[in-house]
Order: sequence, then structure tokens, then C-alpha cells
Amino acid sequence: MSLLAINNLTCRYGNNTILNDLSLTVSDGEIMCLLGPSGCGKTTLLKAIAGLIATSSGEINLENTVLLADNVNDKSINVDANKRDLGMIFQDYALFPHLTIHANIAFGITHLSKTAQQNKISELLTLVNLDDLGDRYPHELSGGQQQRVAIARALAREPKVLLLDEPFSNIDAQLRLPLIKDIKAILKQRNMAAIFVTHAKEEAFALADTMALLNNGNIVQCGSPQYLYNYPAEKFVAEFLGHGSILTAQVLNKEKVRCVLGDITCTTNKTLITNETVELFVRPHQFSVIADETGNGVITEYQFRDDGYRAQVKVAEQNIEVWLPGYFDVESTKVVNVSLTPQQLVAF
Ligand SMILES: Nc1ncnc2c1ncn2[C@@H]1O[C@H](COP(=O)(O)OP(=O)(O)OP(=O)(O)O)[C@@H](O)[C@H]1O
Repeated sequence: MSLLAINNLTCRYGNNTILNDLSLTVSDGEIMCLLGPSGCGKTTLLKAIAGLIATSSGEINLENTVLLADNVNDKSINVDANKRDLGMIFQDYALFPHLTIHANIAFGITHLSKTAQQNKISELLTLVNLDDLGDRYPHELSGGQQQRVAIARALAREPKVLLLDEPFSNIDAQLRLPLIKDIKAILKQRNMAAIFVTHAKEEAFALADTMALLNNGNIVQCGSPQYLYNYPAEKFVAEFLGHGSILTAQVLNKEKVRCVLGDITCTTNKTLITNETVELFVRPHQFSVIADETGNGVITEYQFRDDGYRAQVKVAEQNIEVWLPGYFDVESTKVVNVSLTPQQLVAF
């Protein structure tokens, strides 16, 4: 059953529609990542869920509580942000600089007895692996440690869902993936549902049970990271989630197409209809490339990365992006043979 259900949410700034009739559900313990290009409405959606901005229409339900509704017995409902049972974490952590870590975590639970506060703070400091740092001030912690304090502080109030807006953007690139792994483990340990906003697909891949890809104020596709990567509903999804080349192909039969690389046996996300023209979206690692003086392609560009070469190969008039192993002799090899072995491909 869904814990958080958003139905037909529309949100405007002036005449600009930012969220357009958007629907989304989050289940108990589910980690959802809202992903999409800059300006597509991710933060607006998070703020609308949190009750921090005005919405034009739509409904939001959290467990059995209506947070937002246009018309219930002729009345509209819009629960105040501080009564929504949600925890919000921003990219700058928003810790109180003049309070110790201990006092920061205690901030939202002062209604509990001193002993109950103490027990809860100790438990949370252990959970986020900061047992010995309770007496420090925020400026005495690293960015990753501050982010873990922000999570402990939000968890202290036992929200039903955590909302996190770009929480890793101030963390050094090398520390980001280990921190994401830690935070995912913390949330899973508490079976805590969370919605993360990010524009970095690597973060979403590492974190998400479910990814919702937004564009122009609506969700283009929602599903597990693997599903969206392997079965993108649109070219926008395929391209947003990773590199790839588009090859125009003629369908020969339901499992064979003809393209610049010859006749290719494949299964695809869409049913192939004989004689139709389709576009294949092929990821760089799906091509096989060997040095071959009589081959079909010429390397036109290459760039060394930590995981090998990213290279452009021209086959007939088609540019194809391939990945070559770091030991590939790109200096003296110009002519290569590019092929596709039988496999699952994406077709539009
Ligand atoms: N207070 C505001 N007044 C008017 N327009 C706004 C306001 N806040 C955001 N917008 C506009 O709404 C659109 C969506 O903004 P939003 O911050 O939700 O995007 P985003 O997907 O989170 O982008 P980013 O990844 O760059 O943070 C943008 O075009 C933005 O300019």
C-alpha cells in the first residue's frame, strides 16, 4: 500500500505551470529519487509535498491523513508544513551553528523527557556513526558528518517520510558515493521512506529503489534504476540516463534488423514489425570493437578516462560512441571493426 500518494498535482508560479497534473506514490520504506534536468520542477515538487509553497490543484495523502485536497465536503484542505509529519533536509544541512550536535538533534524533541531525549540522541548518534562527536559544533565536523547529523536530527522527530533536496551537492565527489551507501543503509535500517532530489544520475542509481524522471513538470517514467536504464520509455529517458548512439534500422523480422553494422539479431523493448524503420539506442559498452585494417570503422576522436577510452568511431556516415579498454592502442590503430552481438537493445 502506498504511504504517500500525490494525485494530479498542479503548481504554478505566475503564468508558468511548473508541475502539471503530476501523480506519484511512495511505499513504506521506499527510497525514491526525483531526477531530471535543471529547472524541471524537482525542488518545487518536494516543496509542494512539504507544504512550503502554494499549489493550484491536486491531492496529497500521507498514510491515512489528507494533507492537501481541493474539495472535501466543499472545503479545501492544506495542512501546515509543520504538521505534516515530514522531515526536510536541505543541501546546506541547515544545522544551528551555535548549538552542539547533541543540542541540534534535541531541537525537535524537547517535548520528550530529558531521559527519553538522551536515549534517542544516543541511539541516533550510533546509527549515523558519530557516537563520540555529540559535544562538537557543526563547524568542527566535515560536510559528510554534518549531513549525517542533519539526518539524525530529522529522524529524531520520527517523520513518516524524509524529503531531501540535493543533500550531497556540498560533499566532495570522492566522498559522495561512500556517504550515499551509508545513508541508504541508515534509512533501510529504520525502514524509512525518503524522497531525494538530485540531478546526478550516478547518485540516483546508487540510492534509489525507484527513480522518477521528470521533464517539463511531469513524470516521464518511474521505476527501478535498472528498469529505466534497460527499458526507457522515451529517447529522453535513454539519453538522460547514459551515453548511447542512435542507429537507424530497417526491421527484417521480429528478431532481426538491418543497420549500418549489418544484420543484427536482437530482442527489443518494443515489438518489431517487418519493414518498419526504427531507431536503435545502443550504449557504448554494447558494441564489440577490434583493431582490424579491413574493418568498417575509423576512430575519429578519443579521450582517456579512469575506466578506459571514450571514443568516436565513424562507420559509413554514422558516428558511434564506443568504450575501449585502457590498454587499447589508440595511437597506432585507426581502423577498427565495430559489431553488435545478439543481445537486448532499445528501439524507438
Ligand atoms: N519562487 C519562484 N518564482 C518563480 N519561478 C520559480 C520560483 N522557484 C522556482 N521557479 C521556477 O520553477 C521552475 C522549476 O524550478 P525548480 O527549482 O523546481 O527546478 P529543479 O528541477 O529543482 O532545478 P535544479 O535542478 O536546477 O535545482 C524553474 O523554471 C524555476 O525558474
